[in-house]
Amino acid sequence: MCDHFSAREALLLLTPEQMGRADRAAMEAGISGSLLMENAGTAVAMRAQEICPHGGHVLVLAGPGNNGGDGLVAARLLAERGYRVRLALLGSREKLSGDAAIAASRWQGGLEKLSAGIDLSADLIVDALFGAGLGRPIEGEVAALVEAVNACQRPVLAVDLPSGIDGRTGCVRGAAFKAAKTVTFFREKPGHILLPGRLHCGEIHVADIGIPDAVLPDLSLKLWRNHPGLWHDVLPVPDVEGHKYARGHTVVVSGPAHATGAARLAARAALRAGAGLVSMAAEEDAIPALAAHLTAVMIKKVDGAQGLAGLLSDARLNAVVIGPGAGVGQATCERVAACLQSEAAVVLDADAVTSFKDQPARLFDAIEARSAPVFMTPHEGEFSRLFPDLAEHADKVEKTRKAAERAGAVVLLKGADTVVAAPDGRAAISARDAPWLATAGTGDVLAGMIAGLAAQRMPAFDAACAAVWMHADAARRFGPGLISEDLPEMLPAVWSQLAAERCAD
Ligand SMILES: NC(=O)C1=CN([C@@H]2O[C@H](COP(=O)(O)OP(=O)(O)OC[C@H]3O[C@@H](n4cnc5c(N)ncnc54)[C@H](O)[C@@H]3O)[C@@H](O)[C@H]2O)[C@@H](O)CC1
Ligand SMILES: Nc1ncnc2c1ncn2[C@@H]1O[C@H](COP(=O)(O)OP(=O)(O)O)[C@@H](O)[C@H]1O
Ligand SMILES: [K+]
Repeated sequence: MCDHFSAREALLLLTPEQMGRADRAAMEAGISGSLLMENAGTAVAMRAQEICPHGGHVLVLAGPGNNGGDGLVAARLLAERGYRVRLALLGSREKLSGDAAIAASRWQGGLEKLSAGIDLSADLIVDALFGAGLGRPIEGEVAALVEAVNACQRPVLAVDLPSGIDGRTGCVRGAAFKAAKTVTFFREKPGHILLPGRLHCGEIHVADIGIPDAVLPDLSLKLWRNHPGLWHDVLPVPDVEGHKYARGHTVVVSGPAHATGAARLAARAALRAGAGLVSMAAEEDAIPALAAHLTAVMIKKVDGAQGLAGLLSDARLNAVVIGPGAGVGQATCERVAACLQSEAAVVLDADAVTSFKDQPARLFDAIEARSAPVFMTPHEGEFSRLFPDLAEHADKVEKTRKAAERAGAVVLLKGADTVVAAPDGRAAISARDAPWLATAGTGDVLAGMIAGLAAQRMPAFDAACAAVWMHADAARRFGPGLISEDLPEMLPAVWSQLAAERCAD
């Protein structure tokens, strides 16, 4: 998907079940299933022609359902256009039904029986075995074929989803093709973006097969690909006449003297994210270390949780980060409670999450009692401490949503496919590869960025999504060799590009 802004609606993700409802709604609106399949197969053939030289040898692997039907249409069109097409079918032609049977009746070529030992010598292999209808793990002969195809080094074009990838969760069920390209229809599915599914799809193309956008409202969709199109219209833009106080004041709660670095990373990130002022709340013993390093960030001396509560009673301090370097234990719980008593937006990161391992209800009750937003930024380990019953859930979107609803907070379940979920069920999945982020301290930077955006009064869900995207964009701009300190320094370039695209939009 390209990086320019696209409409919010274009970023919606449909589960296979929702896609089935969209198909049915389109058919009720008078668009026949056969036409949808013809359009799907046409889109597949077009992509095949991009990969395979004219007249080349294409092997189509067709399954017993409509995914196979799409493959049959593509096979026919490619043969008509001069390609040498072989078609291998799983199951018998007689068992095909509905639109797939119609597609088979139009196929004039031969049919091979699909088996693990089939001849794979082709310029392109089209995977039309299973798509939305994958109902169980791929096993036996078919699994052996998938492994053989993956080992044979020929390009694979997947129809809708690489067979074996669960369209809802992105999980591999048994075995899954590794595709060079995937053509999907109408909208992307979560399984294209969540890991490991994303790694099996290759380049993703979304084809318009004639399903009208008018079917979308009835589906009550609340899941998007995380992309600027989702939040660019609520990104904070400094006023020509504005002053620093109008851009909000972020407070970062420092760890003790030996652990101040994480909070400094968050503070620097909050400044670069655009907060007008950033202060570090620190106990006396941490101040020398902080003072030796901080310039634009102010230091406010606080004494324990009570001192922190006193500082935060000033309503101008409207966003606070606690957790980076905080230490796990009761003292952190007390300080978190002080933060939650304030009217500021609160970002709970790292130790602030882990400290409530044995008393999550205490945390959730304190969140329920306030109206300002709360963000939680756990990685999988921290998530499992606070939400042990959800940790093993195979569906990353669903488990993040459940956690957000339970906690009453915007939850960011971090990783290479970070999911952001709001208590009202909205969720977004990050799809930007940024492997350089896997280095110490990048999470602290993210927490600071969220607080910097929240201080500027960006709506909570949008602020979290924007921070995740900008964080990955910063990492991609820097590339190899990135350390967490580099991330805030890349943010001016990220902002400039966002501003330029906003003008061009
Ligand atoms: N419904 C529609 O109108 C449209 C559907 N389209 C295509 O239809 C696909 C969905 O079609 P279906 O719902 O028929 O489902 P699929 O064709 O994805 O798969 C269902 C078939 O595969 C079998 N199957 C499932 N998992 C299996 C496994 N692990 N091992 C062996 N057999 C297995 C099922 O018994 C069933 O026969 C989409 O992915 C898309 O490619 C497109 O043609 C666009 C329009
Ligand atoms: N392989 C990866 N690809 C993309 N992002 C990653 C990857 N690994 C980690 N990240 C991101 O880097 C950050 C790491 O945060 P965290 O685990 O809290 O680290 P730390 O505690 O060292 O700051 C998160 O935003 C996470 O999503
Ligand atoms: K497929």
